[in-house]
Amino acid sequence: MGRGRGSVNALEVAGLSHSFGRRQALTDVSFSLQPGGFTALLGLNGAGKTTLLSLITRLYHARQGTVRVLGRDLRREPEAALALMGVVFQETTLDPDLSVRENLRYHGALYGLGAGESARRACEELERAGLAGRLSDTVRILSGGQKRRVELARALIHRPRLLVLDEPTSGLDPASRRDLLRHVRELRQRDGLSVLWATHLADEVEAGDGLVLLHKGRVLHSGPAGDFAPDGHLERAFLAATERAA
Ligand SMILES: Nc1ncnc2c1ncn2[C@@H]1O[C@H](COP(=O)(O)OP(=O)(O)OP(=O)(O)O)[C@@H](O)[C@H]1O
Repeated sequence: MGRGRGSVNALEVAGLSHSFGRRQALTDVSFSLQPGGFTALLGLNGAGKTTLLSLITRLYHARQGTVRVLGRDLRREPEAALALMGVVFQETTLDPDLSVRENLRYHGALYGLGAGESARRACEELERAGLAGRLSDTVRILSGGQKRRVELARALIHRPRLLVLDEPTSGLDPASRRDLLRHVRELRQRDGLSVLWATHLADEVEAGDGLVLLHKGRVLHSGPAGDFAPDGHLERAFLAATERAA
């Protein structure tokens, strides 16, 4: 997952550390994502995934270490870096009392899109998410899986190059989980998006994916998932590595 020849990494994290008071949540985290790849950020509960994504998306300010999005330094050029990123948080951030259309339109406005352009892109993204007929529905009446798809559509409305998702399948049934994962993999392939997908579920990771394995705030492995588990048993290798490092 190093720098491809002649191309800028989609994401570069170097020497990132973070603590909450005396609790050290991340220690010297470094890895990079080549453009157009699907990378799983795999870690057990409490590994530090959300903390790491909060630093990458600038919810928290990194005091130690650097983050670059397609070459843009998050500290020096926050607006440019954030404009290149789409984010789906672990907890839903849709307004349940507004319609799907209104939720997407507000997000578009945040990124400086005009009402017409926002509406056009909202239709496009919802069509791709299989929710074309739900624009006028209040978010509250959607199922959990549909809400996730709306959040994904919203994250894409400003046409980011890097999509960051924090455990997006949590709370979904197996079929919705499979469909969401498939949808994101298709988006990556079709649009050349780079994807960072945080999860604690090894079965969401494929051999051809990039893998950043986080444990107790440290990176245990960064590279192709197939190299980490050459026999294909990723979950077994994941548990063994975390037990060794316990
Ligand atoms: N706001 C906070 N204040 C204090 N400690 C925190 C805070 N947020 C996270 N932590 C601690 O930092 C560590 C990493 O938590 P984090 O939520 O980043 O892990 P995670 O890998 O996302 O876990 P999960 O899979 O359960 O969501 C944990 O020990 C957690 O208790």
